[in-house]
Amino acid sequence: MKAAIVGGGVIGGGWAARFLLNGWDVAVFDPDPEAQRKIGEVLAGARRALPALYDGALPDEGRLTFHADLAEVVTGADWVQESVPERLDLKHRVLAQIEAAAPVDAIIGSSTSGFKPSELNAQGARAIVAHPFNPVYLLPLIELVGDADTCVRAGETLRAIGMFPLHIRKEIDAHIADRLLEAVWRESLWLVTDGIATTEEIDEAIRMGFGLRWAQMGLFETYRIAGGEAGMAHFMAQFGPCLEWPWTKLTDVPPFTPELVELIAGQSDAQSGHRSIRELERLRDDNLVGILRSLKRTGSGAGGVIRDHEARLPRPQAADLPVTAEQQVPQSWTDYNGHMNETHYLELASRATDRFMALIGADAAYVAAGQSYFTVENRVRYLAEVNAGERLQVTTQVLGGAGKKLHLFHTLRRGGGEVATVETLLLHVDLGTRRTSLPSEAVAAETEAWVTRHSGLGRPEGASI
Ligand SMILES: NC(=O)C1=CN([C@@H]2O[C@H](COP(=O)(O)OP(=O)(O)OC[C@H]3O[C@@H](n4cnc5c(N)ncnc54)[C@H](O)[C@@H]3O)[C@@H](O)[C@H]2O)C=CC1
Ligand SMILES: C[N+](C)(C)CC(=O)CC(=O)[O-]
Repeated sequence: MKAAIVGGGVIGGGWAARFLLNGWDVAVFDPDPEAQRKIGEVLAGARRALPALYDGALPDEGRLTFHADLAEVVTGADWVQESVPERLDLKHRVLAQIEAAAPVDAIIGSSTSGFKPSELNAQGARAIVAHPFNPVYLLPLIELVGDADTCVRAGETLRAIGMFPLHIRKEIDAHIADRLLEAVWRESLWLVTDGIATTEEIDEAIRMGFGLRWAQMGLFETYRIAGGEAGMAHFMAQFGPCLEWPWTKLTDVPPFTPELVELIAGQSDAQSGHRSIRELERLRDDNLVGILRSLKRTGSGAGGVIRDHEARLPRPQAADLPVTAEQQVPQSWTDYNGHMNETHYLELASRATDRFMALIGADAAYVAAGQSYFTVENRVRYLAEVNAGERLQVTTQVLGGAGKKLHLFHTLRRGGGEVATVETLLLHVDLGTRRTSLPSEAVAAETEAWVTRHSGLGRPEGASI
């Protein structure tokens, strides 16, 4: 699959990374001579963060190319994403050029933060709004507005690259999310203009409180809980009158003067100027990965999207020596020595054990029915350093499986070379009594089949349990 990125700034770069890391070839057109370097920086951030969301490997990266000719970029593209600056005349010009050279069935998306499809297409283009959120490679939301059939097709593609398409019922200036963001921004500008709060105090008011709630429940679900056992109707009755009080009085925009810009920029420098933009981006991304991984555990909010995408990633296939886990090493797995920390060798082996259990039928349903294996011993041999971004693969050899015992030998490899082995001894357990027990006949038979299959392989070097 090929994505054409027209305009490779903050947002176009994020789109390029999202497609590329999900296996698409990406061709970029941007007249800025610095575009290649800037996209390189965005890509470095994406490679550091996106794989860290998943317990499994993303597809192999696609091919990234840069071109001086827009027509060359969009030719043969399945998806064309326009991300040029937010000026309608420029968007009209660029969309016309795209239209002239793109395949007729290519999806043409515009990243516009606020223009409606009827405005974008006023001169005959056929674009839909596909409005992303920064950083595009991590945040799943895309607001889709425009031709219904195209939006449905676009939504399928977006889901396949781990995103969440929100279909907007009616076109409206600034779609849904930016209307909300503008309201918060407008009120915040007033608070600074009126000398009531600094930029830092406003950020504290968000990040210490309601910002934490919004990521998992949004606005209405949060307020439903705030109504106590009586729920939303009670909440409305209690706080509805505030809408008439001065709480909500400010709806116009503070005068956007050079003084206001200077005031805000100065406070922002005092608040965050000690860190570079790249440092702030890395901090933001590491925090987002942590939040998204927690949400993945419960399936709340964007965590459900990550979970669904992970379930669709290609699964290691059973073979004589089955591949039981694959992972690109995220930056967050590295430590102060600059390499993958010891705990994560075991984390990967633990995932390989889970996968092997599933292969013999001791899967989630088996566990839910009250039977499982508990690990009683692990022996890790660290054979090589591993760096962020490298791709690891785990294969598993069965050394024994008689009675209650399951004896596995995991080998972690980078390319062809071994980086670690983890030998694991497990005992079968009845989860009701919490005591060891014999596995079901089906699991015992599957285990026996693997033992037989691996019996000719001999004992691997380093096995010692
Ligand atoms: N920055 C943000 O937070 C978000 C921006 N957007 C939207 O994304 C679009 C792009 O915004 P940013 O990436 O922030 O802007 P940007 O200024 O970072 O990037 C725009 C890029 O377009 C390139 N460009 C200019 N003329 C061009 C042309 N004729 N053909 C191809 N490329 C051209 C520029 O060289 C630049 O690299 C806008 O419509 C904006 O509203 C959407 C979501 C968030
Ligand atoms: C400020 N903005 C209007 C460009 C913001 C967006 O469009 C979405 C975002 O990433 O916040």
